[in-house]
Amino acid sequence: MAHTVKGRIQTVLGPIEPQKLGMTLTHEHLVADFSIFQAPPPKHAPHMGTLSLTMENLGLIRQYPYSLSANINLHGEEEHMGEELKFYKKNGGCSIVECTSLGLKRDVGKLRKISMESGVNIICGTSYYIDSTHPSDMDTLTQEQLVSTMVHDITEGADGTNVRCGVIGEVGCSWPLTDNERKVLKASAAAQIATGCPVIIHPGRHTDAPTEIIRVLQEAGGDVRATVMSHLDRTFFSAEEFLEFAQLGCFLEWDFFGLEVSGSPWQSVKTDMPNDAARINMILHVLQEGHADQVVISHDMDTKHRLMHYGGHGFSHILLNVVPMMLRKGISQDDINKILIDNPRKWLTFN
Ligand SMILES: CC(=O)N[C@H](C(=O)O)C(C)C
Repeated sequence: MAHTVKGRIQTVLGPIEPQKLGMTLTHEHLVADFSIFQAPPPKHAPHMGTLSLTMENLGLIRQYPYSLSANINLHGEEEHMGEELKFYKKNGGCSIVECTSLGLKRDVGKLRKISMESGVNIICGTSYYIDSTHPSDMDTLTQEQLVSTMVHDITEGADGTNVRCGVIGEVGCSWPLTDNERKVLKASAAAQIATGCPVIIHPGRHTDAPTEIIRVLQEAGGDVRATVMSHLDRTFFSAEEFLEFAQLGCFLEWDFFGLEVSGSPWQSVKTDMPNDAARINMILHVLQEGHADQVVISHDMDTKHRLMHYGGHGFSHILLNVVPMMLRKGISQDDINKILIDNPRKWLTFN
């Protein structure tokens, strides 16, 4: 029978009706390897790369999370992820979009197991991450071949399984955009047209990157209103940048909630990472300017140290700590419901 999930949302356990989605984190990782982001250690801790994830090292790791090799590969953490998701569900969480795409050692079979054991809906991703993780033959792969791979992941199953992907992404973009990343973006738009599957983007680290990406997607026929632009909390730094971009009509994602260390290996002195309060202040401003239907939020959990097992904030941080702060800062429960329930549901429903 022809695969059809139009009007529904595709989880790793099969399609669900949109009203079953519930509270949703739109950008997370459960099973992924971010070793490509290994950063040099600080001068005062030259040997931290081989340290263990222990309490006495946690302060150093929180400041330099990508300098510890044991911290940036989530494979092997499935048991702790299951515990996290059961706690997330206990706190009202229902669904998670797992944005591990090709190049980050995706394993959708493990995601299916975690979903079955935790009772949390998991939506997994296809397409390709940033250029430095592309397969060695990417130069010679045609756009049609890339589309075929994505469509197969969505309609038949990924990684040799019958687990079907429910998002195209995260689609990796560098700055400047490479030729192969542009090819992947165009293929992602074509796969979206062919399947009705939603898209999520990882933009390059430049304030001009998100707008350029949206233009490439639009020119390729992509549906901008079914597209999430991730990582805006480390890409835009003024209300004007957020509001100008919001005019394009895609979803805006603040997805580093829980990361409250202002520096990172990739920030320049003019682009400090915001803390959660600053994220909420900017969201409040964007809501007040009429964009409540475009905001989604998440943690982008990509290192072990942020898991509760290792003393981190865990996947329930938004529900337990961020939502109360949003209410205290004047964001209405209706708008919080839009951010956590309605907008993810609209985005994830296949057209
Ligand atoms: C926190 C951060 O900057 N993360 C990187 C990014 O490019 O957004 C990457 C490790 C996801």
